[in-house]
This record gives sequence, structure tokens and C-alpha cells, in this order.
Amino acid sequence: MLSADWTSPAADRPIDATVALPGSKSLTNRFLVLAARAGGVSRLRAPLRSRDTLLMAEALRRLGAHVEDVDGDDWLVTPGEISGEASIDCGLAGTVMRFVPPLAAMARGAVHFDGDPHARTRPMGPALAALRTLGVDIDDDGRGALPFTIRGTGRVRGGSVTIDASASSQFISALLLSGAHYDDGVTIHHDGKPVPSQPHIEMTVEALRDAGADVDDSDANTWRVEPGPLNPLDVQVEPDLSNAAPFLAAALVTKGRVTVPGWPQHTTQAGDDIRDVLDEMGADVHLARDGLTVSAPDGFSGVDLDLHDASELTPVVAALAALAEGPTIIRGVAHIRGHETDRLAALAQELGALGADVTETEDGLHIIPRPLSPTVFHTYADHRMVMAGALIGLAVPGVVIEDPGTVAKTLPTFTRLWADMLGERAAEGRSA
Ligand SMILES: O=C(O)C1=C[C@@H](OP(=O)(O)O)[C@@H](O)[C@H](O)C1
Ligand SMILES: C=C(OP(=O)(O)O)C(=O)O
Repeated sequence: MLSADWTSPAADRPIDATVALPGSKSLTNRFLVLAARAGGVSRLRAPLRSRDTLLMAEALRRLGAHVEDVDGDDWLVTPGEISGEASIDCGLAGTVMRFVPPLAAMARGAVHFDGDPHARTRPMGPALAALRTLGVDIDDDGRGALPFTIRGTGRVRGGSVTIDASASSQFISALLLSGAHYDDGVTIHHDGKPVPSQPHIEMTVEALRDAGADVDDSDANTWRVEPGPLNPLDVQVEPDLSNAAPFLAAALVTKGRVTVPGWPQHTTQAGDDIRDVLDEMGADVHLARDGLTVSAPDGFSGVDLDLHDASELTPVVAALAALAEGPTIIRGVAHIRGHETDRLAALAQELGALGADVTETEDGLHIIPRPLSPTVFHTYADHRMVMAGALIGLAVPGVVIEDPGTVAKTLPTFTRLWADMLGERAAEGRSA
């Protein structure tokens, strides 16, 4: 069911705000998967609690792990024997539909996977083919997509596999995250157009090494995980830097200033690239010990960008481009047609409906800013479309966001944080 429409607030003055973001989806879901088969109890400190991570926690519980809330904010994960005869709801989460099957392959018995209607169109074919090569028995309807059933025998042979991961880096991360538990470990060769979202693979490799795995990523397009036990984790989850993007972008749109505390000095999160993007657009971007501050007193301009490594930033950057001075070209993101929705088509349609001149290319968008008029901004069950629409709404009073609740995929508190950033709650409090 769709949530009620939301008229996103316009900004009547430059924003000057500090916005603390919850934890990273990508880190939380990697840590959960690693913890579910580690050699002891793991603690995740301040993990993200959103639809994608709650689905991941529930998937792991159904496979026999215990994931418990402790001390308010943390998760304790106790591994269990991987059990079969389970049914997993992937929602629309790429991380659940890609990371859990290689783990479920070690169950004794059948594990059935399905998800939201659109999840059934997201690419899975190369991931299923790779698992079969590694010795896993899978029933599907031949479309290379959800739903499917994995018929585990309690162990996976593993070994060497060649995969075309040009549709998603998650195919590689998924095999790496479980490969240490396979009899022969796993060696993955990518063969195809360049793999997108490379920082996400680096994140996987770093998380595995932190858990004691022996990983070789020294050759391009080849990754090897040796078989062996993983250590339990005790990890602090960094704030989600991709979810920080719309808030930082709000500083540009309103010629204001936004600080995100806790911005890591070193990170593998692809969202860190937002610093370079905003800098190129003309913002002042300052990373200090206490956080990242972005300000843009003099406005901002369009850019020519390759977002292949940080493609999840595309919706917010495209919205920003529609409000910039001069045209923007976004390249290198053909694969985001397979994200939560066909993001290139959705952005061209919705920014176009507002009045922007947007052309879809084979691998991106050309955006020429024009005067925009308010309209209903459709979100296609895509959390990042909600964020993109809200950004436009700052500058175009009266933009109505359809189904804002879909933002709960990664940031259930988005509309509250957005209002807080604009000072609305303070204003409401005064008038009450
Ligand atoms: O591994 C991950 O956590 C992710 C990898 C990327 O997927 P793609 O490689 O499919 O773009 C990214 O876009 C997604 O939001 C999260
Ligand atoms: C592409 C995204 O998510 P997923 O993990 O479902 O692929 C995203 O968060 O932008």
C-alpha cells in the first residue's frame, strides 16, 4: 500500500543545520552476513535500522542465527547451524537478494526467496549461474530473477567461477562474503563490461579482512577468498554517506550550510564521492575531525560526471543538476536501470514533468535546467527518488512526493530529519 502524499517543504532562507545520519546500509548488511557464520558472538554498534537491514536480520534469523537488540542501539549476532526449510523475503533489497543466497546454499534443505513485485525484475541471473558452477542446486523459472529456491546439502564445494558482474557489484560481494565457508573457498573472475560500484567491493574485502579472512584482490577483475573460519566482529557502523547526500545538497540549493557529524576520515563507502561531486559543482567542502561541512554562498553549476563508482548518488545529483547553473552530463550508470526502479527512465520522466530538459542516454542523463513548476513527483518504490523530489521541493514550493514512506528502505526518519534541517520542528514547537 502506498503511503500518503507529502508536500515537501520549500526553504524560505539559507539552511544552516547539523544533520546526524544513521548507520550505513551497506556496512550493516555486510557485518550481519559475516556475523551470522563467524566463530562467536558479534556486536554491531549503531547499525542502521531500516527496511533493508531489518529484512537482512530477519533472513538470517530464519536461517538459524540470533540477532538481538541490546542496549537500545546495538545488535548482538549469535551464529547458529544454517537451517533449511525457510522462506526469505528480500523486499526490494539488492543486498538481501544477492548476499543471502550464497549463505543459504550451506543450509540442509530448501530455502525459498522472493520479494516485492519490482524485486522480481532486478538482475540475478549471473549470481544464480555462478552458484550453480560452485555446486549449488537451484530451482527457478529460467528468467534469472526472483523467485527461486536453493536446495542446500549442508556444504558448498566452491572453487573457481567466471561471472559477468557488469549489472551489479553485489554479485561479487555476495560470493566473497560466504566464500570462506566453502570447502575450496572461492575464486571469482569477472568477464564483461566494467564492474560498477568498485568501492562496494573494496568494502567487502576490507570487512572480510577485518574478520580474519585471507582475501587476494591484487589482480584486476579477480578475487580469491581462502577457506577458513571468520572471527566475530565488534564494529561501530559509520553513518550512511549516500543518505547524507540530499542533506548536503540542500546546502547548495538554499545557498546555506550543512554539517554531517561523524564523517569518516577513511572509508570504503561510495557515498564519500559526494564530496568531490559537490566540490566540482562549486560548493565549499570541508572535512574536519568533527564532520563534513558543505556551504555554497555563491550558487552552483552543472558538471560532467562519471558516477560509475558511486551510482547510488545519481538520483540526488540529477535533482541537484536540474537546479544548477548550466547543463550537467551524468555518465557511466547504465546499470542503474536495474536498481530499485529504472532510475534513468524515472529521473528523466519526473524531472522532465517538473519542466527540466532531460535526455536519457545509453549510460546516463543529460540535464539542462529550466524554470520548474510544482507537480506530483512519482517515486516508483525508490527511496532515492523520495530524496531527489524533496531536494527539488526546497526550491519549488508545492512539489508533492508520492509514497514518501518508500524512503524507509534505507532511511525511515528521512522526512523528520528533513523538517528538522529546515527548522520546522523548532517552529512547530514554538507555536504549540
Ligand atoms: O554492495 C552494496 O552494498 C551496494 C552496491 C551497489 O550496487 P550496484 O553494484 O548494483 O550498483 C550500490 O549501488 C548499492 O546501493 C549497495
Ligand atoms: C541501489 C541501491 O540499493 P540496493 O542495495 O537495493 O541495490 C540503493 O540503495 O541505491
